Amino acid sequence: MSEAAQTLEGWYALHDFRSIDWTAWRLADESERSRALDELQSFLQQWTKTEENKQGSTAVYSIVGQKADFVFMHLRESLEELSAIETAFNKTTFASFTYPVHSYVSIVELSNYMAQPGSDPLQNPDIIARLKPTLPKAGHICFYPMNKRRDGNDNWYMLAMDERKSLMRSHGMIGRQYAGKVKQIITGSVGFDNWEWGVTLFADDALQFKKLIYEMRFDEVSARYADFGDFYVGNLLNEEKFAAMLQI
Ligand code: VOV
Repeated sequence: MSEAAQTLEGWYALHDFRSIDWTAWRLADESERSRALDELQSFLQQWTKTEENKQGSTAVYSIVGQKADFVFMHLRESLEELSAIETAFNKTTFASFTYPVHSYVSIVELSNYMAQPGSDPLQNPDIIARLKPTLPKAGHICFYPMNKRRDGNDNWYMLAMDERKSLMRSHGMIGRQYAGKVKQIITGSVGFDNWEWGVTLFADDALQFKKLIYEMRFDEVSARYADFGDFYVGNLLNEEKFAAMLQI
């Protein structure tokens, strides 16, 4: 049996994708729409407070295309907290004008492929910050799930640790060229959702998603060993932008 990579886990993650029932929203009277918007704004403010108190983080983006209208990406200490956020939101007036279209459950994960031998990662403040990150409020988000292949000769899980380390080094080298342009949050989802990882990328220039992902396709880790699910790409929402999007 090959040696399993050791992983460190941080905050649990929920990507909650919703669409808006535009017909119902348009037909609602002004006072109901305004109540719904107030509730939404108070949730956004509550999530900002949680983030300021370092008890979690939330990113809110509109989604381009027909797969969803917007996503809430929440990071919290426990699955119970994620569930509570989801339920509380579902009880709002605003939620009654939305319907869920997709969700993804995972946990922020770092593997030990690049670990310094002999050091305790949990004593390293940079590692802790990566496990419990404040989600960037970059202009754009890109989310997709992925697996590492287990197919005949292309089986990631049968490779020796040293080989995987060397392949991951090459993966990391490509990623490093995008420092300052694309920020990645890798969340593990084995046992939590249908794929093995969620990949969430943040950038101010959305074109950098395409550049990075395309370049990685030529790297062996992705070219030979990765399979991908649906891609979701979108634009940053804040209180003002959300209100503008909902303006009738
Ligand atoms: C934006 C840049 C970027 C950078 C710098 C980067 C670096 C690194 C390092 C150093 C490491 C290993 C240690 C750790 O941190 O866990 C990883 C780990 C991982 N990555 Fe990565 N990755 C990036 C970006 C990046 C992208 C764009 C993708 C999607 C692949 C693609 O083809 O679409 C990805 C995937 C992953 C995954 C699924 C893992 C876990 C693999 C496992 O088997 O455990 N990743 N990644």
